[in-house]
Amino acid sequence: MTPWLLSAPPSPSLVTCNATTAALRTPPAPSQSLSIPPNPNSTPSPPSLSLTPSPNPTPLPSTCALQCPHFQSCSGCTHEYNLHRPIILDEATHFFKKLGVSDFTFDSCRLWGWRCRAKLAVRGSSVSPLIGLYQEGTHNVVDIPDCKAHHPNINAAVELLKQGITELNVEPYDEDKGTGELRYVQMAVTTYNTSLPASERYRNGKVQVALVWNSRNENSHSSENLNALAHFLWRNGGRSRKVHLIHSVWANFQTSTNNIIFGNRWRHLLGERDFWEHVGGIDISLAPSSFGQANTRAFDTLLQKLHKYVPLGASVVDLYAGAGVIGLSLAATRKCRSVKCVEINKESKLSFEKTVERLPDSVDCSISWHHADTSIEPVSWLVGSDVVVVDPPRKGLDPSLVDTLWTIPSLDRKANSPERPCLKVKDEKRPWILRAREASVHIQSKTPQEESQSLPQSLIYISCGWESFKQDCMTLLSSKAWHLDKAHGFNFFPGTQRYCCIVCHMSFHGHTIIIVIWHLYTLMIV
Ligand SMILES: C[S@@+](CC[C@H](N)C(=O)[O-])C[C@H]1O[C@@H](n2cnc3c(N)ncnc32)[C@H](O)[C@@H]1O
Repeated sequence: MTPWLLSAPPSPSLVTCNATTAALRTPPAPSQSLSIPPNPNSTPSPPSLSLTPSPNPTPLPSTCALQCPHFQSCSGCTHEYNLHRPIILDEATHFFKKLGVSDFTFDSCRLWGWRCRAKLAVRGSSVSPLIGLYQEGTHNVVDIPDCKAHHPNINAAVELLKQGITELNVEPYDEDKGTGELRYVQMAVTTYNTSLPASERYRNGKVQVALVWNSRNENSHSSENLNALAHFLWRNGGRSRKVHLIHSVWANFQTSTNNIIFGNRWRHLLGERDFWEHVGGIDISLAPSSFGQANTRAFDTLLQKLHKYVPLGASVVDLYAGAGVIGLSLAATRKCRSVKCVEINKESKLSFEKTVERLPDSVDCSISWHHADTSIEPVSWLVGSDVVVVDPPRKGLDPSLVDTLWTIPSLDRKANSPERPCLKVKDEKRPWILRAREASVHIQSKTPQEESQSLPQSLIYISCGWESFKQDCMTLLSSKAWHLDKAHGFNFFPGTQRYCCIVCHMSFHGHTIIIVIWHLYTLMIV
């Protein structure tokens, strides 16, 4: 598996791109490129682009250009112009229109400096280290010190890291020989600092640095160099410095010769152990080993939109939940009765627990996190919830989950027949299913809850893989039980082919009017 690495340094600029539908139909030619002067003192506001006609349309700037010196050589970005308008936007608009959604909206979000989480390869030599992404189709690392997609402080931390490598004679990894010390670095920015005015928090983000070290553990002979490098970063960018850049330093140990970036062993070395961010109305904790969204601001915008599609007091199951950010944000903002999160990566558990600890006292919800594979007996996760949220990896939903969602109408009919054969979750005997269903974390609500055997009435599908989403969506629609109701796109990865997160919402009223069940399901893409 080739590691997915991305990055590029931003000079934040204040740019707003608003367009009417008509303006969007006539994209400007690249030669009309608009120069966007960097304005380091401004806080970039998310450019927004609405596909619904605006009463006071602002003229569309000729183009929002990347202006990155690494564009040709780096594989991170594939588009140099019209960052506010990814090339699949037309296709998406057309796709949704054909399916009856004519009011598809698209939020172009922050166009530069949006990446708050980057995994970068470290190669070259201690005298001349290269920190960046692989060149397309190769394992040659392209140094990208001025990446325009990166939060500016990621670039600053990379610069500091290079100084440390050179000063301390740290050997970058040599893939062919399997030698060297530093293989990769993950940089994650937290913009959570309540001591600063909200408008200053983003640009003053602090960087959590995770050094992927080529040794089995911290007892190896090279760990002296690892500690020296960590202390270098902390001494020059840590809390006591005038410019506080580094949040913390972690080590991950990896000796495998495959392309997997991280090994299983993590060590906190310096700085704050806990990494907090604020999105979707809650404080969230993210360990370096846990999945975290790269575009913090776009994720927050998406969550605000998503909240509107979840009824107050609903029971929610969050599949492919990571550290449960979506589910917990709903628990707090939609006063959910219950929230069940299902995630295959056990490393996310700790972050989930910490986030739960910081939920407001007013949250009265039965909350659980399960270390389990969604694809095994998916129906057992769906039973008892009104809303199912799915946020799968780029490859889309597991086929077994698609099958189950496809057959929900018949399952629900059976659930309402006297035999109720499929949904007797309580009678399950198979140990592996029972084990998976056991919650790794469970917080009881203060108010006693009745156990429900209902099936989800709503599906919210968040997607970062357009091709797999289209396929899943068409399969679900082919069941004739689902109707596409709403779609919203978010520019999560400006400059790349990937552009959004998609959320789908289905409603189910099978008991009452089975005959019109086709029209009772609603698929929303937020
Ligand atoms: C796109 S991430 C979404 C994470 C989370 N919703 C968030 O916003 O932070 C997809 C997640 O699905 C998890 N995953 C992948 N396959 C899975 C499976 N079969 N069952 C459960 N989780 C899975 C991954 O570990 C990853 O955390």
